[in-house]
Parts: sequence; structure tokens; C-alpha cells
Amino acid sequence: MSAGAQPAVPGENGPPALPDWLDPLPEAAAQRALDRWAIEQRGIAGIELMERAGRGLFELTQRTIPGGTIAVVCGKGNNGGDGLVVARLLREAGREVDLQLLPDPHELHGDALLALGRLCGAPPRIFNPGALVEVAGIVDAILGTGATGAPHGLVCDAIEAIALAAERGVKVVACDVPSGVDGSTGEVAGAAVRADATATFHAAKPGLWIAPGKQHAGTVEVVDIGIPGGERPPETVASIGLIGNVLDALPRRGAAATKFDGGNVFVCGGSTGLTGAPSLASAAAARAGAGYVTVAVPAALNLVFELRQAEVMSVPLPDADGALVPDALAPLLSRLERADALVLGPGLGRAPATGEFARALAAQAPLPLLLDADGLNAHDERLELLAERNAPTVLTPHGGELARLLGVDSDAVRAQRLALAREAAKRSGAIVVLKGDDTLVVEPEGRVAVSRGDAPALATAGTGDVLSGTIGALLARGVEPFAAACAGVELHRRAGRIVGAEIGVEGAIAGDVVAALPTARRDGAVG
Ligand SMILES: NC(=O)C1=CN([C@@H]2O[C@H](COP(=O)(O)OP(=O)(O)OC[C@H]3O[C@@H](n4cnc5c(N)ncnc54)[C@H](O)[C@@H]3O)[C@@H](O)[C@H]2O)[C@@H](O)CC1
Ligand SMILES: [K+]
Repeated sequence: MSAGAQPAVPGENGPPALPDWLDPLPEAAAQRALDRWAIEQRGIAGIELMERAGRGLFELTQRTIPGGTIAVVCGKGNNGGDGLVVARLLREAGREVDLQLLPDPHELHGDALLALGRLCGAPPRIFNPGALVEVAGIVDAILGTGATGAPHGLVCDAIEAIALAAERGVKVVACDVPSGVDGSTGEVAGAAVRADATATFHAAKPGLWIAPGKQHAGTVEVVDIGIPGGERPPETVASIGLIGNVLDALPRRGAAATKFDGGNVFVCGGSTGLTGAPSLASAAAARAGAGYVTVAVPAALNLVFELRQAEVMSVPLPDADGALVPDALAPLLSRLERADALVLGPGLGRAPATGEFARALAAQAPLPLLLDADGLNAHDERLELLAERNAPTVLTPHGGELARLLGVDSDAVRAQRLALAREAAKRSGAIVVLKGDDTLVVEPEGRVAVSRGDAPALATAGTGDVLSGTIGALLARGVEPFAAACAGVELHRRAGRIVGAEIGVEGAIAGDVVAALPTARRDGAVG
């Protein structure tokens, strides 16, 4: 994270300030306000910021494209200004530069115009797409955080030409964000550059960590452009952050701890053919540190659970054909009086009566609730029901489940992950954990956490159940729900990375991830 990314003053009307275990990812408006504040209140000249940005971009370009001609393609805003700085620095370092400017030079203004004036060597030429396939590499300085909507006109043509060159093996380094990627959301509305590496200024932008933008960014390097820390005005405060050392913020078991301190988790689910899901969730809850774990399951299947896990208790409940029914509600609610958190949904099944049971339980359970799998499906297009709950709620959908909850196409979720997770959080009043390599944890009040991902061992059946149990255990431990969701995501990710490193990514199974949770918890640090 950049040196400048210290905590700032919380927004008075906006979401609460980010905790220190989230590294701020400023949205475009916050970054603009921060630049303006540094210039106007801290007396740092805009061209100075641009020079430092250009210097960082230059260093990354030298490393990514070590030889051959480099085309630098510049737009008309300050992103193009950074490109003009890098063109000069590359020439000063003896590199061959084909500088292409999309606007007419007289359209440049402000710092970009100053950067043009400092240029050395041949003046920029107009856009020449044919040349882009002949160079060793390209610096994309067309659009940055000032972009709005799908690229149009010559800008779109240039982005398409860069994309074509990249397909043919030309290396691409993006300035701040790959052009065509919305830096604030990761959305890609039209043509977009696919970079090998991105130099981003002051702090990474959310769109470099959120899909599909994440797939366009390549290696992300944060360049410190010298924006000072300390107290800053509310409009500069980021509401999105990258999950950092959240595990350090979790309570640890003291020497005198008893099982009653660890929290009591109930996992409700299971149906004929689907007993593995609640088993994995309950095992994960125990491995994530819960003091007590109980599964509440169809009576017909109870013996499976009695035999399977020595550490987990079971409560047999009324069922029909091996699936829970509304008659299970009253006995379960009475047992929940001693529970600290409920995980509802793993393996529950989709029988209509089971859905009815799940909705009634979610509505009436007076304790922190994590809803997953068929517990979510029971709320398809009925998210508003959850807003009536008076205890914290966490939802853990994957993209398809979120699409069904909202009644939209799953392509829409793929294209607008942040916007639709926010929509679901707003409608349900719940914390929404939208799973993926870029898992998003979205709070109805507006804070968003993004996972670093990169744990491909998790891409196998049952790991979602493991996440549910993990977050359930942290909720039961009394961890504040947004922190519990973020810490659960991070613990799960780290366990997945441990499994990938120790057993191998290919062929790792959900049970391996469960087994790695204590080590992930013990070792803590981000990696
Ligand atoms: N002083 C500052 O504010 C600093 C800004 N920096 C750079 O400046 C960038 C932001 O600069 P700007 O705010 O000037 O904006 P940009 O340079 O990102 O782009 C804005 C220009 O692109 C055009 N445009 C926007 N959306 C378009 C679309 N969909 N299709 C075609 N054209 C479109 C606009 O008309 C505008 O002229 C950052 O990303 C960063 O690279 C850095 O130099 C650091 C300091
Ligand atoms: K760019």
C-alpha cells in the first residue's frame, strides 16, 4: 500500500471510515478530491504529482518492456499528461519512443500542457494504429480516473488497436488504470485495454481488484506520488478497501479460556443426498475456533451426523422425505436460545416446504444469521423479507445465486459485481459476501472490502460451505459482523493458499481447506 494511504477523517454523511485492516482503494471522486487537496491545501504543484506518477510509470515500463521501441499513446486529460512525462523519461534513458497523441495538441490544458512543453525529441504524432503492432511495447495513457462510460470516437479506436497488438504479443503497460476499465467499479462497458502491468498512483483503484477490471490490469504496482498523510477532508475518504491484516484484529484464546468463550454455532441444513454440506460447514466452524458446534438436520438423516463427526453435536428435526419442513421451526427456535450464531442453508434442498421453513426461520431467528446456498435460494426475489430481521445478517452468494436473489441475468452480475452486490445489501439490509477470486464484502451502510484472492485451490465443491462455517464461527465469537465477514473471507483464502502450497492446487478438496484453517488463523499475516 502507498505511504499516503493512512486513515482519514470519516465521512459525516457517507459510510463510516475504513478500519485499519482495509487498505483504501479510492474511487475516482475520492482520488480527485485527494489530488485537489494535495495541490490546493498542501501546496504541491499538480505538475509535480504528474512528474512523480510519470517516474513510477517509467520504472515499471523499463522493467516490463526492457528493449525495443515503445509506443506511448496519450489521451487529452491528465492520464495523457502522465504519458507525456513517461515519453520524455524514456527518451532521456535512450529508449526509442513512438509518441502518439489522440487529441490535437492545442486541446491539451493544465498540467498535461505543461508536460507537453517539457517534452524532448520528436513532437508527438497523430494516432497511427498500424505502428502499434510493430513495437515491442505500448504505454496506455489514454483514459484514467476521469473516464466516463464506454470509450467513444478515436479513443475507442485506439483502445481496440492496443488490444489487437496485445493479442499479437506486444507488451502493454497501463497508466493508472487500463483504458476502458472503470477505475471505481471494475466495470468494462466497451473496448478495454488488457495490460501486462499497471502503474497506479497513490493507491490502487477498486477497478484493478474487482472483476472484470481485475483481469485487465495485469501486475499492479502502486506508485507513491507524495500525497501527504494526516487529517484529510471527508470527500477524500475511500469507502472501498483491500482486505489486509484483519486476522490480527480477531480475539485470541487466552490460557484460561473455556469452550464457553469460543461461541456456540448452529448449522441448519442437510437433505437426502446433501449431508456433506452441513458437515463441512460445521467442521469449518469448529476449525475456525468455535467453542461448540451443533448441526440441526432432518431426523431421517440424523444418524449420518452422529457417526460422521465426533466434535459436532446434532439436533434431529421434523422432516419429510429427508428435508426439513415448517414443523421443524418451533423445536429449533427453542434450541437456538443458547446459540450465538446460526448458519442456515448448506444442503438444505429446494423442496417448497423446506423453502417455507427457511424463510420463517430467517425471519424469526433472533441471533446473527449467515444465509448460504438453499437458504439464499429460498429468498430469490424476496430479499426485502430479510430487511425485517432485527439481528445481523450475512449473505454469501456466488454470482449465480446473487442473480437469482435479484431476479437478474447472471451475465449482469458478471458485468456489474460491485453495483449488484450493493443493490442486494441495500434491499436486504444484510452484509453481502459476493464470492469469487475478487470476493466482495458489501455493507448496507456503504463500506466495501475486496479480497486479494489468488487461492485457486478453493475452486472446488464444498469450499462455499467451509466459508459459511468459518464466518459463522466468527459471528458466534462476537466479532462485529462486517469484520467477521472480512476475516472469514481472509481466513478461508489463506487456508486455500496453504492447501495450494502444501498439497497442490489440482485435486485439493474442501476438507483440506477445513484442516488448514487453524494454521491460517495462527500465522495471520497477509500473503
Ligand atoms: N493532478 C492530478 O489530478 C493528477 C492526475 N493524474 C492522472 O490523471 C488522471 C485523471 O485525469 P483526468 O481527470 O484529466 O481524466 P483522464 O485523463 O482519465 O481522461 C479524461 C479525458 O478523457 C475524455 N473521456 C472521458 N471518458 C471518455 C470516454 N468514455 N470515451 C472517450 N473519451 C473520454 C474526457 O473528455 C477527458 O478529456 C489519473 O488517472 C492519473 O493518471 C496523475 O498525473 C497524478 C496527479
Ligand atoms: K490508462
